[in-house]
Amino acid sequence: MTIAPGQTVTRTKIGIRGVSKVFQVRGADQPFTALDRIHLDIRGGEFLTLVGPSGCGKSTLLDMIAGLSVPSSGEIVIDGTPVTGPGLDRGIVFQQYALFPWRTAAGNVEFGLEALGTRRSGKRGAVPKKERAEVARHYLDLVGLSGFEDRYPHELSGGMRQRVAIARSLAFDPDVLLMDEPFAALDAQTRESLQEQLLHIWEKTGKTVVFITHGIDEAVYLGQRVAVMTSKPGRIKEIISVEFDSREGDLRADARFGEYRHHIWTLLRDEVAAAQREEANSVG
Ligand SMILES: Nc1ncnc2c1ncn2[C@@H]1O[C@H](COP(=O)(O)OP(=O)(O)OP(=O)(O)O)[C@@H](O)[C@H]1O
Repeated sequence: MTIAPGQTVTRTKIGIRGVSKVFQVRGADQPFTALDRIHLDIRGGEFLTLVGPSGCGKSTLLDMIAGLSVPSSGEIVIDGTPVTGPGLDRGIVFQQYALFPWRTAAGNVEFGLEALGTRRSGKRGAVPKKERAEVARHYLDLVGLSGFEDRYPHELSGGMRQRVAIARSLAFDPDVLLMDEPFAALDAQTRESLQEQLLHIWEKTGKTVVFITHGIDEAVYLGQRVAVMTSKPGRIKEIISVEFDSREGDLRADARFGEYRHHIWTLLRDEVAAAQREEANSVG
């Protein structure tokens, strides 16, 4: 798979500037520093994957980019403007499908458009019914779900449900897609097929994607860069640029794929051990 030339844009889309997050923990004497002075510039059109031991603060960071929580210090900017809350410029996909069970696939994709309007139409306010249906059909088609518009979530497989969730987040036409382990609950085959599909969508739409995963293979396969985090407090340990001559064929069989995987595995090994020690101490 080749990366479209127009997609390698160097302008910063998301700027994370010295961001820390401190939580007041119930019953604890000291506040807990989850993230410590994170600096990270994510380029427009970039696909960045984020890996790190459990509890290192990946979701906390994503939540702050989404505007669902605020940094204790530092700043996050999008196109140079500080993030002060959620916005239609950012779509979020979580591990849980978070679909409305009483709505069809199309109904789920249309949901947000009913209340919020769309930038595609250049208008604010509710999007007319006909346009909503067209938008839903377009994005369900993009995720390979043509013909499933009228199915309810319980009539779809896990992979299909997650594709509906992706279509729903794309329907706003956000510049940025924030994905928190979106494929973690799926079986290996479905996961690989959705990874491939996501890369196609990314190539086609040129969105900036920030993708959290526990899977080193997934991080290397999807990411143009992989940011590896440390544990407690969460910091950026290293950023690895993943470069392949070509993305055609079985990338995972490429010798360089194995080298990237091994390098990231080595970086994570100490962090995971530290996180486990910490957890054992806090339990004991
Ligand atoms: N509201 C909160 N109050 C107190 N501590 C919190 C709160 N939210 C998160 N934390 C703590 O902050 C740390 C980071 O949590 P976060 O969920 O961001 O980690 P993560 O890297 O996404 O973990 P995982 O990979 O297991 O999903 C954890 O130690 C967590 O317990």
